[in-house]
Amino acid sequence: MRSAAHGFPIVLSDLTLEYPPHGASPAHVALHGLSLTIQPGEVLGLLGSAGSGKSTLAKVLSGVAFEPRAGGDVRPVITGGEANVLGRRLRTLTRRKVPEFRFHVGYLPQDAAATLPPDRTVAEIVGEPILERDRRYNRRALQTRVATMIDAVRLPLGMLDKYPYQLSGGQRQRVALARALVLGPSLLIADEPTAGIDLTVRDAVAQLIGELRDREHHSFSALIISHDLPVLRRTADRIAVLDRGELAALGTIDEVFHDPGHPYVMALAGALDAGHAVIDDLEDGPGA
Ligand SMILES: Nc1ncnc2c1ncn2[C@@H]1O[C@H](COP(=O)(O)OP(=O)(O)OP(=O)(O)O)[C@@H](O)[C@H]1O
Repeated sequence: MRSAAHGFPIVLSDLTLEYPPHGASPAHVALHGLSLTIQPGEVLGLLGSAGSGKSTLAKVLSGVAFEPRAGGDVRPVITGGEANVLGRRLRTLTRRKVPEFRFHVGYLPQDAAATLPPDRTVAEIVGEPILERDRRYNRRALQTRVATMIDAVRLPLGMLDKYPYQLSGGQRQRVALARALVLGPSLLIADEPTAGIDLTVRDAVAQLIGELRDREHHSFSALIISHDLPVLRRTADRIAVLDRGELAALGTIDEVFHDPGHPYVMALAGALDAGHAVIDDLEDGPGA
């Protein structure tokens, strides 16, 4: 895929995302006027109150919002501004181009662990994106690649023949992460990658993301939605904070929390001072 002339993996200019009206529900603006740039090689952490638009942004930037709809699924649409991802203007992304675009963006959805296909083995699940891209991919090379990814997310190779129901939630989450990374994407968009994972494994996931960034220099970037501060400290160069669909703060973790101007960021900083490492207990923001 051609990279952006400016080289930035993600450029958002005054981006507004909206869910169209459906059934009795009116249209809903989930994100309003967001401008943000992710630098080549940068990992940006994204925090925010519940319903502030984090997952909506992830769905659009990963391209899943542009895939054919399943059932009554309502997808967000870009109603203002522009999002440029890996050199593609998403407003002009045609349906035919979506699969190719998605091969370059690893996406770990929020509910990834709970939605693994129940009738496939771990090896099949992790290897599927490779076969979707190339049905005739060499089977031995496929096995090796899948095993390497399983190892990278610190799962034993004995898991390869297991089915999702035989795994714990944390193991399933790591299978989903291995799948998101199996094509060696230049951009990872991960929605709560360490949710439901115990502390030691959380460390390993943070380490893996950090390693990818360091090893690939300027060719691997990521947007990591997380409320887990130790994970963000290890992986994120900067963080962005959303509140009610708008950008509330942007900077390094220290910059953002040292001088919080926005009430929601102040509340987060207060939670940190009170010793909370995982700051998702402010879901509705202050005063809600
Ligand atoms: N399918 C949908 N149709 C209409 N509105 C939606 C839909 N999905 C989400 N929304 C609304 O869009 C807003 C943003 O939702 P989103 O899931 O992006 O928030 P979030 O920041 O990821 O929240 P959380 O931290 O709880 O996951 C919310 O007000 C939500 O109710």
